[in-house]
Amino acid sequence: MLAIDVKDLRKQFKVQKNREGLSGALKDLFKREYNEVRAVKDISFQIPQGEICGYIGENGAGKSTTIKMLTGILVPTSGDIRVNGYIPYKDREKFVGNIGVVFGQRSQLWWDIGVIESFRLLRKVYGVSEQDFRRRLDQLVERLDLGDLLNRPVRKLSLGQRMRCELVASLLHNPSILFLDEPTIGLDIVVKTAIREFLQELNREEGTTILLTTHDLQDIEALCSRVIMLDDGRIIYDGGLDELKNRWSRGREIQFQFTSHTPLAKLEQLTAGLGVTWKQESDLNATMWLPHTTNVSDALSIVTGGTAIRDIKIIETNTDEIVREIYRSGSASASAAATLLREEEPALR
Ligand SMILES: Nc1ncnc2c1ncn2[C@@H]1O[C@H](COP(=O)(O)OP(=O)(O)OP(=O)(O)O)[C@@H](O)[C@H]1O
Repeated sequence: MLAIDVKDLRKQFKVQKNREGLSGALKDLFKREYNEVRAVKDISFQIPQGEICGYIGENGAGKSTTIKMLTGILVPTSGDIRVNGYIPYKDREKFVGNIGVVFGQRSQLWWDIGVIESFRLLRKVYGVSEQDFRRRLDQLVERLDLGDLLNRPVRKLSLGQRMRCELVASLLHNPSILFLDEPTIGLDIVVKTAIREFLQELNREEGTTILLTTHDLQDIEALCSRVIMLDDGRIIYDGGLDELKNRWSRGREIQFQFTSHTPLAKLEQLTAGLGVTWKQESDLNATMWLPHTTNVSDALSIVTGGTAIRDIKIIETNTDEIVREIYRSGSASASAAATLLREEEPALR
């Protein structure tokens, strides 16, 4: 069964217009005017059970609005949503027992009481038996290393400690789908890594489906085999992360340091026919750019066979750069990728 099934989903907000000046404010009092903001524009996607899917896009792209509709907080303007077979905003009671939600910027824990008291309240909200609660809590506390935090009030926890508690809170009732909205925002690399490892383990061992929004693409690299990319309320890419990288990355750069002056003409002659381009940085340094179609080891063996080399460094385009370029162009289609390549190639020569 599909964990999430979304078809032609749309969300429009009505935003009040503010007219200028005192007379405008007076007019606003008597006759309000509204603008329509279309945050999510007829999107469709399906997520099978057990998948970890990244949901990414620039600020204002429509990610949180989608998550809010998927979790039943917002009612869609039009379109269909099924989460675990339920319509989130209609079947609230049955539905919430099977999902967990973490909003990185908001807490589901009570600020002034001990963490364990919040967990006990959530046990009652979700109707979890005392026995199941104890078993699950012990397991989660051990995995997320919460031991001595349980009796502290939430307001006295660091952000990293609170986020680990939020995860426990969202998983106490053993949901099959977990929605995470910016779960690693503001955390240091040690806590980020611990949370990523925990989520991987949860997915592997319990088959939990995870939909994750984040601005940290390392979360995506560490966790997601699939990524859905939004731009201005529309899906501009839905597929594998590797495919996205292959389609968009400019190829690889190899930086060479030679032991003696090696002229550009010699390098170009050596590698003629390989489709590579060269840029001379100094007498001893040059950079070779290889398209994906050229085998790295072929190119390397030709250059190392014909020159005297002191050092070599291979540089891949990183995901942040790739995604930034896609956001910039507003499209992840192959033709946009080709245009971008044509624009950027000369700079590498
Ligand atoms: N309650 C609301 N009323 C009016 N407009 C809204 C409301 N919520 C969101 N919007 C608008 O809808 C658009 C999408 O917002 P949304 O919060 O879903 O984006 P996002 O991708 O989650 O952004 P971010 O990464 O900044 O959290 C934005 O233009 C936003 O201003």
